[in-house]
Amino acid sequence: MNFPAFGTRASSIRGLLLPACCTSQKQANSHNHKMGCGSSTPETSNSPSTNKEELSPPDSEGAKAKPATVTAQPTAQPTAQPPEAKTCVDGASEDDFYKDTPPAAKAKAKPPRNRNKRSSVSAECVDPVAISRLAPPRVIPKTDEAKSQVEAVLEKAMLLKNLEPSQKKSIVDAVEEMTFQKDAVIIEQGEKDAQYFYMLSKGACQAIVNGVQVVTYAPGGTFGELALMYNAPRAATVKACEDCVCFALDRSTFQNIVIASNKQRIQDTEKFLAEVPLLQSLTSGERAQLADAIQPSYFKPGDVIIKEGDVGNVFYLLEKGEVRASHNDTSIKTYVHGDYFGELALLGDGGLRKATCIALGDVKVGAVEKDAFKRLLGPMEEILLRNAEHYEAVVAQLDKSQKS
Ligand SMILES: Nc1ncnc2c1ncn2[C@@H]1O[C@@H]2COP(=O)(O)O[C@H]2[C@H]1O
Repeated sequence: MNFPAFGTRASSIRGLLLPACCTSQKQANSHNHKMGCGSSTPETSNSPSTNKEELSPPDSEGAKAKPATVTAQPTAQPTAQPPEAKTCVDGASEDDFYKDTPPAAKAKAKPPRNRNKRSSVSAECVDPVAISRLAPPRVIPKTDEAKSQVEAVLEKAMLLKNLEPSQKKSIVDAVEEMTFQKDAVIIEQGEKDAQYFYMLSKGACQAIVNGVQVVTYAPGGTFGELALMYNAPRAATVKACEDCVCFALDRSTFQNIVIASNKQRIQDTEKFLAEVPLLQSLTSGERAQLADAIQPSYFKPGDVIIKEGDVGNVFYLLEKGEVRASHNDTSIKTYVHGDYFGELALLGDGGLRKATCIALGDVKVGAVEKDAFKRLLGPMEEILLRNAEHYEAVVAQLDKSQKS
């Protein structure tokens, strides 16, 4: 099986790989789920090997199942708001998520290093520029209520929620509602020529790889991105556990909007990182890796980004706006574009936040999780510690003057 690579360079897909709401293999195990929506068997370990034989579509239960009837409805039916999406299980990593992915897809989908850590993902994916833009944007007429339903799902979907409003509007226009009955096979592992990316609006589905259930999706969950990103066969079977309603996004809109926007995000982030004084010593390759690991995060005036005393797991680079750090309600410092904060808890053993950081206006930060911070900014530790000493001296001075 070939995974054609269209990208000119390994481009980031980290943001594309984790669904907004999923239960991981870990949770599936702990819940003792069974194959086939509702039955239960202990799951066996299904570690992929690099054997080429295994690259062909597997002979799984999911793959054998007949596709169920799919009713595509051009206009969404008025229904109640979808229930809250479950978030990804704590501690579940991309390694967990793609544990049972066929090796070829997995090789494309994540790097072989740091197997026990949640790591950023680099792979060559479809180049949206190479995709025909001649086709007019797809518009499937919808009622206002149907549009609101799609918007509600978009807000929950990790992969889509950071898109620009105009891009979200194009998605709302382009999606079509599809209903699937319980046990219907929405996606079949090994299937070629994938046409849709799916957002689950109602019901529940599960992904099955080589006969092993790997993920359960709740409303807000998304699936079907891999085949569209890599022009590859479907890497898993996705089956409805109950009657489901999905919003299906066609291949070319997905590729033009979602992949293009992700690429753009990475380029913008790399440009920003090049302006950060702390990172001047990084090579462009190291900056690209960091850009890959950064997630944009937005805050409104007055939002508490970091709270003193909390356990800290995220490091922030300030891209837009200003942030005030305070200790015991006394202001210590104002951060501006290119500054960083949140490093102390990640450097120390205790891991507790030593100050509160509040957004002074509309703020955009690049958030780097602890693992990626250690991995990618480890070499900066000396500089960070040096700066931290100065910072701690200010805090100590403040404590002293507050006591006296
Ligand atoms: N462990 C997994 N390996 C591969 N795909 C998975 C896995 N878990 C969930 N999926 C989803 O199942 C989808 C099947 O179609 P795709 O390969 O296009 O994209 C896949 C992912 O969205």
